[in-house]
Amino acid sequence: MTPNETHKKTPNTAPVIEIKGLYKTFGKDNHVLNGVNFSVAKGENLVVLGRSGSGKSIAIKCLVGLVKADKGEVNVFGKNIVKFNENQLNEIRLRIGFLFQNGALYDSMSVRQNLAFPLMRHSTELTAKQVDNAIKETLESVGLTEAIDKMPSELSGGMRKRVGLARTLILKPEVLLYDEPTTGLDTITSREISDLILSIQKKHQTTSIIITHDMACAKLTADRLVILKDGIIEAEGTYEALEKSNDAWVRSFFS
Ligand SMILES: Nc1ncnc2c1ncn2[C@@H]1O[C@H](COP(=O)(O)OP(=O)(O)OP(=O)(O)O)[C@@H](O)[C@H]1O
Repeated sequence: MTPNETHKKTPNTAPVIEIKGLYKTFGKDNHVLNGVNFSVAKGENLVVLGRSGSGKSIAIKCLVGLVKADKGEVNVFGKNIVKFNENQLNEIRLRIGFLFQNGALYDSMSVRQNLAFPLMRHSTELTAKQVDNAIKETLESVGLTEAIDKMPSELSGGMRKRVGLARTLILKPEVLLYDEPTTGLDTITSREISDLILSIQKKHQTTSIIITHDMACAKLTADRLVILKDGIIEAEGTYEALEKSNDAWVRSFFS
């Protein structure tokens, strides 16, 4: 980190997420993570940048135990989850919403059913009326009430992203992990999704990690950014500070 790279938001609480000395190698010599360290404070939006294949997705998959690190600590809500069994991981996953790159909606289910599915699986005591209310309220928060009875095939890419987000939000996660939330969308729709990420942070005080190649999204949503290179965090700071970094490689992301 260069000296002028300061934080927009100084974390004053224990981090919700803290990764320490994380290593991951695939096969014999694909050393993807080589000692990654970063933390995210409560209510903070952390953007993760890096070239394709630099290990951004792998790093956040380690946070929910979808990928097992070879070495290092993954502290989530104050507990190191690296040795957690599936039951313990499932408890953590209920508190962390993971928005995958392609939205991953169930194509044979309507929007309503797509939202009802995770809710009914995890909250078996809810009445039909409560489920219906939660679906409507969540769709309203992503601006999609009119799509409730549509099938995924009838939705645009931007609408599918919103439904994917609504399906994650309906479980009221404390942490949200976004893997390239604006990929494949036009500039205006990308902006709408970025605005939505910001409004979710404000409304629910969620802690988020946002992996993106979309610098407009990064600028709008990030309280702080980290940049991965060769399996470590090469730079860290606010958008404004990193944009003016002394390091030409860091600046190249912003040009
Ligand atoms: N299941 C796997 N088995 C083997 N190698 C993998 C596996 N998953 C990822 N990798 C390798 O790990 C590296 C990092 O992948 P990752 O998906 O984290 O990159 P990324 O930074 O998110 O890239 P992009 O920006 O293109 O999405 C790549 O070299 C990839 O081939």
